[in-house]
Amino acid sequence: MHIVFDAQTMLFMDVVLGFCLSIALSFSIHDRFVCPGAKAWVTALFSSTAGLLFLWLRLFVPLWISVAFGNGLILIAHALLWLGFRQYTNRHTPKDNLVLLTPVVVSMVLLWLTNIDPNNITLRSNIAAYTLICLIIMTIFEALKNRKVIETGRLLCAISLSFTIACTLFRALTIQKFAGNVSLFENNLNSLILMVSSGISLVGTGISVMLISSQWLQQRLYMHATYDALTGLYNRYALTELSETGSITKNASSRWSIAIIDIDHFKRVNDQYGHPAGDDVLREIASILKAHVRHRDIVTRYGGEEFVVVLIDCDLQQTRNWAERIRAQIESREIRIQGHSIHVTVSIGIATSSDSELDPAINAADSALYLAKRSGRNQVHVCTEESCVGMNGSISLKN
Ligand SMILES: Nc1nc2c(ncn2[C@@H]2O[C@H](COP(=O)(O)OP(=O)(O)OP(=O)(O)O)[C@@H](O)[C@H]2O)c(=O)[nH]1
Repeated sequence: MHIVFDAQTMLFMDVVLGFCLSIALSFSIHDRFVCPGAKAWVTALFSSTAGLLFLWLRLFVPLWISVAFGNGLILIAHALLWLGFRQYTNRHTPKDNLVLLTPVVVSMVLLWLTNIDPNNITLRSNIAAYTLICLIIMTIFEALKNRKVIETGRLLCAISLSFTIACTLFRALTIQKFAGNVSLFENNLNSLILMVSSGISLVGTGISVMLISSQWLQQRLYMHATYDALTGLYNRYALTELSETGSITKNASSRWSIAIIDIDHFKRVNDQYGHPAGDDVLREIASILKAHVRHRDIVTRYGGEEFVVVLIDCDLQQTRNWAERIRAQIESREIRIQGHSIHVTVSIGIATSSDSELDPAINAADSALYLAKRSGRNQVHVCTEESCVGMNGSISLKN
C-alpha cells in the first residue's frame, strides 16, 4: 500500500496521535492523588485533538463548521492549559474561568467572517493565530512562575508551547505574505509546518503533563517521608538519612553535639486540655527550637513529645549553655491556647561526638535525658564517655 504524506494525511495522523495520548493520560490520572490542574490539562488534550479533527473534516463538512469548531476547540484547549497551571500553582479563582469565553467569542467571530466571505483566509487565520499566541504566552508565564529547579515538566511544557508559538507565527506571517492563497490542505511548507507542529505540540504537552504529575507526586512523597506534618520539622527518618549520607559530619569541622529535648508530663497536657491543645504545645516548642539554632544545625521531631537537635561545631560547654537557654526559655514561655495559659517544662539530655556515627551519640544523649527525668525533670544533663553529669554538678554512672 502506498501512503502519501500530504497535509491531509498528516493532520489525520495528528488526530489519531492526540486521541491515543488523551486516552492514555486520562487513565493515568484516574486516581485520587493526581496533581491539581491535571484534569484540565487532559481535557485540553482532548479538546485540541477534537479541534484538529474538525479542521481535518473540512473536506466533508460545511466550511463554517470546520472553521468555528476547529479553531474554537484548539483555543479552548489552550485556555484550559492556562487554567490547569493556575490550579497547579494554587492561584486559581472562579474569575479565571472567564478566560473560556475568549475562544467562544473568537469562534463566533470566525463563524461570522466565514459567512461573509468564505475565501478570506487571511483575516480568519490571523484572528485565530494571534488569540492562540496570547493564550500561549499567558500559559508559558504561568508554567514558569515560581518553578522549582526539579520541576522539569513545567519547563518542557513551556518549551513545547514556545515551539507552537513559533509555528503559529510562521503560518500567520506567510499567509499574510501570500495574501490568502494558502489553504489548509495545500502541500506547501506552510501547511506542513502546521501539521508537524501540531503533532509535536500534542506530544510535548502530553509528556509534560505526565512529567508534571509524576514530579508532583514525587515531591509530595518526599515531603511526607522527610518532614513531620505537625511541626514542619525534619522527622526521625530524615535524621537517619542525613546521618547515613554523611550530611551531618560533612558540615562539622570537628565536634558536633546532640540534644534530646523531651516535654515533661506531656500526657497531663493532653489529658487536661485535650489533644489539639497538646498539638499546639508541640508546635510552639518546635518554633522555639527553630528560632534558637543556626542554619547548619538540624532540628527534628524524633517521636511523640521528643525533639532531637544536632548542633554543628559546638563543644560540650557551648551545647550546655545552649540547652540551658532553651530549657529556661520554654519554662518561662506562657503558651496561650483556647483561653488557657499553659506552662510546660522540658528535660534535656546532651552528648557530643566527633565520630561519623549518629547512633552512639543519640544513645548517650538518651541516657543523659533518662537521668534528667529521674533527677526531677526540667533540667539539662550531659553524657560523657564515663558518666552523665547534671547542670548542678551531680554525677551519675551511666548504667
Ligand atoms: N497532642 C499530641 N500528643 C502526643 C503526640 N504524640 C505523642 N503524644 C502524647 O505524648 C504523651 C507522652 O506521654 P509519656 O510518654 O507518658 O510521657 P510524659 O507524660 O511526657 O511523661 P515524661 O516524659 O515522663 O515526663 C502521650 O500522652 C501521647 O499520647 C502528638 O502528636 N500530639
